[in-house]
Amino acid sequence: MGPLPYGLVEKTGLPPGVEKLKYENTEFSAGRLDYAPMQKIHTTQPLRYDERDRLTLPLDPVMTECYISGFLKRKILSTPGIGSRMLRPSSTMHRISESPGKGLGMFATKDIPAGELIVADRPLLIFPRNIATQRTGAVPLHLTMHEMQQVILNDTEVIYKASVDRMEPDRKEAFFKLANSHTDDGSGPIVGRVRTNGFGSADMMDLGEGTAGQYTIICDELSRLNHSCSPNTKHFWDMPTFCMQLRATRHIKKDEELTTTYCDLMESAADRQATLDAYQLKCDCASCANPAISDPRRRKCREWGNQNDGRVLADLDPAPLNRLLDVFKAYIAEGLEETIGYSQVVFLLMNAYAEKGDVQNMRVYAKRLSLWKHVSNGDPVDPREIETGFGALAVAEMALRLKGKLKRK
Ligand SMILES: C[S@@+](CC[C@H](N)C(=O)[O-])C[C@H]1O[C@@H](n2cnc3c(N)ncnc32)[C@H](O)[C@@H]1O
Repeated sequence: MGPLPYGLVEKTGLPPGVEKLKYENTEFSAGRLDYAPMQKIHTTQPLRYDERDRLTLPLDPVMTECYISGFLKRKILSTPGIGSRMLRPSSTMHRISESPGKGLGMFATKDIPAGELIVADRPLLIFPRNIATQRTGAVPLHLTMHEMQQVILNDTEVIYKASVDRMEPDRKEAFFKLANSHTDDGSGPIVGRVRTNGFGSADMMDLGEGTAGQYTIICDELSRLNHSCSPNTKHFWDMPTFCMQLRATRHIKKDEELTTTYCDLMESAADRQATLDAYQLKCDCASCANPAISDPRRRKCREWGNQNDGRVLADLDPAPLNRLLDVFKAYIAEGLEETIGYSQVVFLLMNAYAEKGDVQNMRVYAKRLSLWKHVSNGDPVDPREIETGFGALAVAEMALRLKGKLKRK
């Protein structure tokens, strides 16, 4: 079908002869779980049940309206601790206010240390990223690709609306206040907002379904995060609390804008801008303003990333310290602390220093690695991991012993 249209599209609406989708949502008991794996249902989450399958009152009375598969509903409700209390930051870390030329944005209200929780947001809505047409046999065969896309946009609006109609009034109002950068391409008011504001997550996925199995998560506050090619935050989906958590990837100063990325950070400035066109935004970050300096640095990071693509940390080949430091500097200069490639360079630097017997520097990178892990999955930073360099301390002690600088115990 190709990517959905964006920008000014001349012919929108349903093509001549195609009627509006007739769609009826049948309501079932909320406790029902016996759906076929790929049957899609409108459901309110996360609702917890006791051992006798009776609904227990939610700890946080904030709910997400979802249109998801039977498979995903079962996955959600079988997650240990589902419906756990939502995390709160230690104090208010952000405000939402005007960001010149970008609409609203999120800003730090105080200095935020790297790793700190900024906000945990229970989503307004969760929807499949792509909705297959529900008109079995009813779409005229003569439709062009563009007309077929318009049918899909219209049908998706009808199906998403069935979930939006179930929202609590304050949640619905919050949703319709979100930005919409898809006003002229045939997207309806709901689809446009979903396309503008949705986040993906590897945990919200129908297994074995490829891209057709992806979902998009629409939050309230996190939707105000503007894009930067050097983002200072990272978000991840925490299933037990059913929230998107946002943490700082580096130290953030009071009043600095909080940013995320809408594109592949490893690409060149021109390729990133091609992706950002769909959001109707022209990026003016420092890297986009200076591609002659930034592109070669990102290429260095990308080549490093490609070489290690898909490999777990323990399987990485060691590299000379000078090369590692050179690549590390490129990651820092480009503000790419959220990427997997950054964690790999940091891991190898920690080990390289251990091999030299340089425990102090080993711990510097062990701290960076544990922060990266914390920001990526919320697990607390264990001081022993930093102390022992995730096990690299033994190598460092051996190196020092060989150098005669450490006495055998
Ligand atoms: C998810 S919303 C972000 C919040 C939005 N600014 C608001 O007012 O609600 C995405 C939209 O914000 C705007 N935007 C985000 N990042 C931007 C940037 N770096 N420069 C200009 N506009 C940006 C674009 O209009 C984009 O479609």
